[in-house]
Amino acid sequence: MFPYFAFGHISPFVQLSNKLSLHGVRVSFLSAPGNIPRIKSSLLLTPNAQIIPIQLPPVEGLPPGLDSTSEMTPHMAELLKKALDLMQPQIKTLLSQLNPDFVFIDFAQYWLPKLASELGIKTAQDFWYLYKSFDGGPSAYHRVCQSISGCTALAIKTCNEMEGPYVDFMKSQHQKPVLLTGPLVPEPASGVLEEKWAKWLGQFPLGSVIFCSFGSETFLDDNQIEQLALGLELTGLPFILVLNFPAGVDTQAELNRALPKGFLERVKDRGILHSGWVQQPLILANASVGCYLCHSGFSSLIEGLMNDCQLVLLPLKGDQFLNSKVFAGDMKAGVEVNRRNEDGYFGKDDINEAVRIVMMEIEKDPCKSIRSSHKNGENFC
Ligand SMILES: C[C@@H]1O[C@H](OP(=O)(O)OP(=O)(O)OC[C@H]2O[C@@H](n3ccc(=O)[nH]c3=O)[C@H](O)[C@@H]2O)[C@H](O)[C@H](O)[C@H]1O
Repeated sequence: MFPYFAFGHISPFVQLSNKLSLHGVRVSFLSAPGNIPRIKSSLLLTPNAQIIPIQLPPVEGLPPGLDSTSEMTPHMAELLKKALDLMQPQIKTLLSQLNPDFVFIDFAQYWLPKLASELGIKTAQDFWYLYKSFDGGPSAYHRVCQSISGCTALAIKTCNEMEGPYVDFMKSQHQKPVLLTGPLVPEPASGVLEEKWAKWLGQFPLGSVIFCSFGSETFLDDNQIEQLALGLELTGLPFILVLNFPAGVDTQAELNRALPKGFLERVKDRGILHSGWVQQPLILANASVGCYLCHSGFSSLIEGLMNDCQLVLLPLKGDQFLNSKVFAGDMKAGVEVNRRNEDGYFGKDDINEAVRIVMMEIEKDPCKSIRSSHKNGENFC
């Protein structure tokens, strides 16, 4: 397993590893040393699974010791792809020693299918999305296309019930086997929710709290933060709002500038603002949480679905737009926040309206039918 150095990428590879190693498949999981403690906390360390540290080669502008995009500025995160490309000799040696049947690769290792096939090893490509080119290096589009065309099979984190027609399209388009991993529903959250959250959530009725969070590396601009905050205020419901900023940015200064004047004071009895990592699976599993307003990261959507949290979707980049169309459009298991066609602008009323649709008037449509499709989605996951 060789995911990109970003936790949104690492975690589905961990979930797939867990399913495979429980079926007796031997798995070696490659990542940079700084990511290993968090991988260890979710990878089932059966005798079939091992974690192998790999070293990021030095690249000018990329401080040593930073091993995942969450610790990097956007510029450094681009340089990370250069470091990844410089890992080819290291990976070649490692693969010759491990001699696996299959390497599961991510969007960025466009050189790996060829390298692996020279060693007689097959490759499966996970994930795809498009980004601009940087410093004359290959763009993400080029990386994805080249690795798709070179690999033996495509492995996609979905199931036919969710995305059947799109899976058929991928098969016919690429003319190679498409392996469906299923949505990789995580095991029920283990561990205990920190007391400060449990206590705060415990004061609100069942299913009443909105958990509003944008995953590991999705950031809102000032205007989006302002309208989101005002929208949450308008709902009248209790909420946890998690807002993060790129590495190296002064979080407090950003919040002071972007949040509406007097907001925190007005909502102090029913709203919490937080920056930084939270125990998302445990928060979503808390009985007081009934609505999940999120960026449509795929794992987050599955976690919201499985925890009976109504989905309000505010996609902000890349695959999130497509994920949102599948969950709110095709599956009708949530609602996407209405946006202006020309520029994607949303206002406080759009936030309020989307929450109202899934949280109020639950005996009437569209709320009733969305909740029923949500249950249906839970069943086939
Ligand atoms: C593939 C890439 O993943 C990206 O985002 P992200 O990492 O947020 O993705 P999720 O699938 O939601 O995954 C996020 C995972 O991190 C967990 N988590 C997150 C934040 C936190 O504070 N605490 C947590 O436990 C969460 O529970 C989930 O399991 C983007 O969508 C991107 O567009 C996509 O290409």
